[in-house]
Amino acid sequence: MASTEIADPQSPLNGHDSTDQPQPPQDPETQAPQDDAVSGGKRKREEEGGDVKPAAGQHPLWKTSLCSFFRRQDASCGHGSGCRYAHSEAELRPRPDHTWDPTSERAKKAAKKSGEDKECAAWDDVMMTEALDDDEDGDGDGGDGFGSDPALSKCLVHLPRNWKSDKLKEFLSEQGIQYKSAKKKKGMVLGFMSFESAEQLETAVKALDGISIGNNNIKVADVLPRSFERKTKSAMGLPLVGENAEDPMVANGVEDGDGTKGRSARTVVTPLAHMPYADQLEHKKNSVMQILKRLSRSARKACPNGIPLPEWILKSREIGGLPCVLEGILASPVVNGYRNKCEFSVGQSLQGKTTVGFMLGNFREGVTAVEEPLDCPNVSPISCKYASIFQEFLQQSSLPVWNRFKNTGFWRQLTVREGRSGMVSDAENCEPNISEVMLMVQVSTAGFDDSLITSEFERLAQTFSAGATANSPSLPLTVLVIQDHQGISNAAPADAPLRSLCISKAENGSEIQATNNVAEPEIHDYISSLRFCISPTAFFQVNTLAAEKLYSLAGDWAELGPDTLLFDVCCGTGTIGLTLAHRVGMVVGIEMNASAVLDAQRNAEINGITNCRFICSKAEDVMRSLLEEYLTAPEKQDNDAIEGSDKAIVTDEEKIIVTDEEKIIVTDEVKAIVKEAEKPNPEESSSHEHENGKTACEGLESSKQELQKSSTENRKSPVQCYKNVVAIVDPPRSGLHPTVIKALRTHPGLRRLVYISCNPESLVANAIELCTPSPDKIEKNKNNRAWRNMSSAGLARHRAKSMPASEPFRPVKAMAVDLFPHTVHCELVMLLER
Ligand SMILES: C[S@@+](CC[C@H](N)C(=O)[O-])C[C@H]1O[C@@H](n2cnc3c(N)ncnc32)[C@H](O)[C@@H]1O
Repeated sequence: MASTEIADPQSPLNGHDSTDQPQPPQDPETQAPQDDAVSGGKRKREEEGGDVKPAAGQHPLWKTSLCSFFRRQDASCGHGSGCRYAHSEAELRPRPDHTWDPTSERAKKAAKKSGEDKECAAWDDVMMTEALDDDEDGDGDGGDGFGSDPALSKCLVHLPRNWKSDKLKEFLSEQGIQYKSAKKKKGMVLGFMSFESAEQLETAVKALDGISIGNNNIKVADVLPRSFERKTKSAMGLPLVGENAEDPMVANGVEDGDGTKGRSARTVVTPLAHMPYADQLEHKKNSVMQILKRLSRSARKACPNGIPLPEWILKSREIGGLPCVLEGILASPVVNGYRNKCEFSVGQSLQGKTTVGFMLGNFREGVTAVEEPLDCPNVSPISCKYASIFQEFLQQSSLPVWNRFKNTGFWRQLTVREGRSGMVSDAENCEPNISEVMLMVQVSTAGFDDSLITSEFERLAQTFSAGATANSPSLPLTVLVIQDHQGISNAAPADAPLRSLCISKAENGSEIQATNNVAEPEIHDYISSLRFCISPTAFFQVNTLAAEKLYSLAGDWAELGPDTLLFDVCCGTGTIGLTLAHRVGMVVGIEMNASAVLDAQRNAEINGITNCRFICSKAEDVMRSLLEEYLTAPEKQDNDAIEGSDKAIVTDEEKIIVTDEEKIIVTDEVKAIVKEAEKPNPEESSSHEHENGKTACEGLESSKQELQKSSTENRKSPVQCYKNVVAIVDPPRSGLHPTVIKALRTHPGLRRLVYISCNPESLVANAIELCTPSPDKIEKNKNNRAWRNMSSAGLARHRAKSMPASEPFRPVKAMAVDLFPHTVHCELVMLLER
């Protein structure tokens, strides 16, 4: 039989707890009732609060949760009809607060409904500032696609995503609707219509508003003319600028001219900016707490039948349901203008003006409006200034800005990255310390005339240069890079072609950092007194000073020493490993972005650090073999290795392993780069070659040489074994790949793991797999389509069932670190041991 906890289905803390459905971070005031199911206080509230009264003598939550024993196909509930949990949907009762067990069909239906309602509400804020493809379906209405009178245009919301214009037209004909034009883009839930007359429009609105298509009710929204701006300007006698000034429409649920119904770049990008910083920290700590509680609940559920619950789960009730102590939240040393990197979108403002800034929402939800970043407190003044210099440039440019509907256009995005020349003394007054700036402009060159591109790039470089000089004091400007990207979204792959443009001297000859030949497109920053090179696409934490705190916390928790081998998993430019290198015997960094790996290697060199090895690969491809390489050493080596890195003995066997390193280090992405560098590219060498520029090929060639050099160097260093092996993992938002989790979990030599996460949800999901006891009988992973709709925690519980027999980790402590003041985001660090 299982532990007492499992054997007692009446306990609210046993396998019956059905509350691990994904929930957004919640304000403690508005927590779902289950969050506090572990606390007596909450139960008391429930007993007092609701009007769903249990019969006399019955448990206050009688049949308000589904019985997990009953639900499991491989188990039956021994309590029969006397079980306090419901054995079917029909038996289920609402909770005292009128909610349903979140795992029940009723709750799922209610959640779907409320999601739809919320979406409906959001449609009042439709902020389309880009015209739909003019005539993509060849219906000949061409031009603006809507007709010239905005009063005769409407927007249909909640259409099936897979519909295109022809399907919309078919539907309208079926309904007997007369119209002038109808447009629909696949993937969006929005369609556009225009009408010949007011009567036609009125009849259509009456017929269409509220009509059902599938499960959705169609909503008819207003279309706001983009000519708002045009009219205003012409009334004021101002010139119209930019190609998009001629665009006819902006669909908008807002009736007044520039009303945004409270939505602004500030509220979208920095939604906590209205709170004092101390309150923001409290809010984030509480959110993290709620997410962490899900780890205890999920791991309890995932614990296999017949296996005792681990101590940390049993003890969680003593600490309010947390899986371990949450030690608090570390504040950011700098609260305003802290971002060293800003990515600015290019698009149309609500007034139809070409704007560089932040989108007010999501394209798929019908928002394409872009607003200037001036009011966002996380953006630095320097970044704001460059955004506005670029904005002015675009308003005069003869090349078009990117149109998200048409997927056409040239100018797409501006990234501003800032670097410093030394450690910061005054955290709140960072600007004087910014000594380097990298500007990366994303464009889509396909189909544009090369000579026009060249002349626009020249003008761009001059504009930035002149703008920087015109500022007082002049703005730093170190590197200007062009990234060429053809994809639909602005998220370019790491290997999208890059070229550096020379920054010409300003006409008045004043000294800004003009460079005639850009050797390497990189800037520099400092963390823990080390200098870091940062190349255009390499990841670098956006809040340098707070990152320093984060890394030093991770180092302290990792309990490092000279006999420690530190795996820095997802190492980026090597920041964690390099700042901790002096405290360990050796660092092995793993990173898939080739230029970040090159940066890491260079960063080791410029800081005189010799005990680091960086591997360019996806962690999932090398984690297991690296653990084996470093933890499964010839017996005789053990004693020497633990005494320090300089005592290594190189055996023949090791030499073989070391030679294999070359295979490891040159993995897919690097091969792709090398292949790319070797490929003759006539376009690059002829037409796209800028007279002052450096082509992508040149950059790739030097990358190739550097990687070859590093492979040779790596071959020289012997593989050693370390008794104390620690991993610090810092994965992207999606968390660690399941193969990496399996490798870390199943290698018994790894006793300590520090998990740094920018997304506490994925930390929880990964920790479920790392910390849940292995089942006696491993379930084979079925390719179950239902998994697609599962929460990350649900998926992790399923995966845990197929985890090979291995000792689980246990959460020891956690700490939130605020790297992103004014936003809802927060880093979470958790120490796992076994
Ligand atoms: C959150 S960043 C952390 C970088 C670094 N630790 C730092 O603090 O600067 C995540 C890094 O993981 C890398 N990455 C993403 N997926 C990866 C994978 N499957 N294998 C290895 N690295 C990966 C990204 O390129 C990025 O550099």
